[in-house]
Amino acid sequence: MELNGKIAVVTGAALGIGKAITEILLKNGAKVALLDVNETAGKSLKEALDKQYGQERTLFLNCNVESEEQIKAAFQKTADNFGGIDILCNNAGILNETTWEKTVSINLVGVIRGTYLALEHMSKLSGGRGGVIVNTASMAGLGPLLSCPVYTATKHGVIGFTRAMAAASTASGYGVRFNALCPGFVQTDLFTTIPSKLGQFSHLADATEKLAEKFGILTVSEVAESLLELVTDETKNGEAFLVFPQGKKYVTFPSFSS
Ligand SMILES: NC(=O)C1=CN([C@@H]2O[C@H](COP(=O)(O)OP(=O)(O)OC[C@H]3O[C@@H](n4cnc5c(N)ncnc54)[C@H](O)[C@@H]3O)[C@@H](O)[C@H]2O)C=CC1
Ligand SMILES: CCCCCC(=O)CC\C=C/C=C/C=C/[C@@H](O)[C@@H](O)CCCC(=O)O
Repeated sequence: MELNGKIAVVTGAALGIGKAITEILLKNGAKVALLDVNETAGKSLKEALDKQYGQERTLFLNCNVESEEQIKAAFQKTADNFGGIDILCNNAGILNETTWEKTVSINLVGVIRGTYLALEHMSKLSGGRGGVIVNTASMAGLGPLLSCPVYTATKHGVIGFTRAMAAASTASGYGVRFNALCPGFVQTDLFTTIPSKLGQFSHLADATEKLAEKFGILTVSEVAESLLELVTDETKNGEAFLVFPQGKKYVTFPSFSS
């Protein structure tokens, strides 16, 4: 997919991986709606991006992915302002094993909610142009992270949802591709605040720290480069793309077809 002039929505766009995704999409010619609950960071990022790309290329919209109403309004504003939606990056996520219901609500329910509402604009069956949806999962969506079982569950859920939606889209003719981005540890606020977020599993923080030392830590730019690959390569649908410091690969799952 050629990105020039395409319209993208990124959730959790104000900081971390979402910010890097926003920047790489802009660099490659897309217009981007930045959705985030952090209004201060979001507005300050938009100001910086306006200087580099011009104020017509971005929109900042205060939007909590836990709210159906807010997502609906943000997508409508994006479509009205830019003329449709071609790309959705469901990226917003948290790690908190104490307020674990909120972790499920943002990381998994938020992705499902965002996807269904975006399809109303993107699916060829409802007058859209088709496009691509990339969900930020995690390496913890492919294998268990012992210090955060609920976070692990949400990321496994995101990968399962993405793969099923890809198959549903092909079978139904939505014209929308679905892929999951699965990074290892990444240098962001979410990663650096881990010890205080593990709740009843805080005694396992050291084990996770050792794992991060063993695997290494990615930069947000490395993750954004991989996102770009998933967005632009039109052959990719239903993929889980594992990205870690030693390299990246498309994950092979067991096949149950005879
Ligand atoms: N940092 C890491 O090691 C890894 C992170 N991930 C995933 O990447 C995604 C982004 O994480 P990071 O950039 O690391 O986190 P971060 O904490 O640096 O940034 C997250 C952004 O999402 C926003 N956000 C949080 N809750 C929101 C909500 N309810 N609605 C809208 N926006 C919301 C925050 O305000 C923030 O701007 C998450 O889904 C995370 O699970 C995946 C693998 C590794
Ligand atoms: C608690 C930190 C979460 C940070 C946010 C993430 O999403 C990072 C996820 C990164 C890596 C996950 C790795 C999971 C690996 C396990 O399934 C297993 O392969 C580990 C094997 C143990 C070992 O090799 O020592």
